[in-house]
Amino acid sequence: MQRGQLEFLWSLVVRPWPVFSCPNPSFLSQVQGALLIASSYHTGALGLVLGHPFDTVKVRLQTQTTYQGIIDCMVKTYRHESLLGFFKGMSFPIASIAVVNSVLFGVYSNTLLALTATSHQERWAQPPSYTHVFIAGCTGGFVQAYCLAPFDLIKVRLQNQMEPRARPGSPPPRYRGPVHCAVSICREDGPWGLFRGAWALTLRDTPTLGIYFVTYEWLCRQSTPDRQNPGAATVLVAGGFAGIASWAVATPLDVIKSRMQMGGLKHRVYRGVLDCMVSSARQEGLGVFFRGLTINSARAFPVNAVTFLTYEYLLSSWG
Ligand SMILES: C[N+](C)(C)CCCC[C@H](N)C(=O)O
Repeated sequence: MQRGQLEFLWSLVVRPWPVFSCPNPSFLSQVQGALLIASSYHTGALGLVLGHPFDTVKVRLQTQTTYQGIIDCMVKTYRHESLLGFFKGMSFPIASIAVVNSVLFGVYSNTLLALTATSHQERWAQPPSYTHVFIAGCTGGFVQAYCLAPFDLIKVRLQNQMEPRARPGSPPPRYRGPVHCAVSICREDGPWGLFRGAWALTLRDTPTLGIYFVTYEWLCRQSTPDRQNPGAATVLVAGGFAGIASWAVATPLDVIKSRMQMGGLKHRVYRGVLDCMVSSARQEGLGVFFRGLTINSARAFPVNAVTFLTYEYLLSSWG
């Protein structure tokens, strides 16, 4: 496959003109590329399905004060809503993961390319500086936050609906599904309502995705002989720890983000990120900023190990 193909496909949604920067894009390699993207999508989607029950418990712990801890939340959710309760709000994240990840990795690789003028194939032989990796990661994080915001808002709103599956006679939940949720938010708050909590999400993701890529690069370089490509095991472990490191730092703002997204629905409306931080800490103590830390870290390892393995696999296939 030709050089530049990866940037082309991964940044499909980022640069509308990549076809011009792609040297000799043959039809066959486009098809192979599409297959690779599809397989990476399925791996990512599988990770999401397996991780979603934990994500639901996390969101509930972060936004509600009725649970004593992880186990208590799990037991109550299971008793009241059965296993299906854990899978609420899962369809939009699955539908959007391909776009969100291509934006993140596409902007990251293009920014790194612009900063260092080193192609992907030469990346391990001529490693970029950590400052460049950090800047590129922050840029990727900033842009993807805005793509993620509406999907994430709908996910959080649906995860917080406590009603069991519709039973005859029981009151229907406020949102009947993701599309109904999106339409209701638009109707009630206008289209900008879909970006509720987006600023907190941006603050969460911009620096922490810089940390994400720096941790990954650093761990790979530590465990690989100078200027060589890291092996699959290294990529898995470095990707997993990069996920844990960035989620650990991201958790306090993750709590604030989830609370701002729930603003207006039985929850109080916050005047802004700072107001949410101060009033949450005042009412519940500083521990509030660490709610979901265990779940975030446990989920982060497998999800991000697979993400980076797919990314590197795609890079080498295009070489
Ligand atoms: C920046 N922050 C820590 C929030 C996320 C970093 C990893 C993102 C990945 N899609 C995942 O779901 O784990």
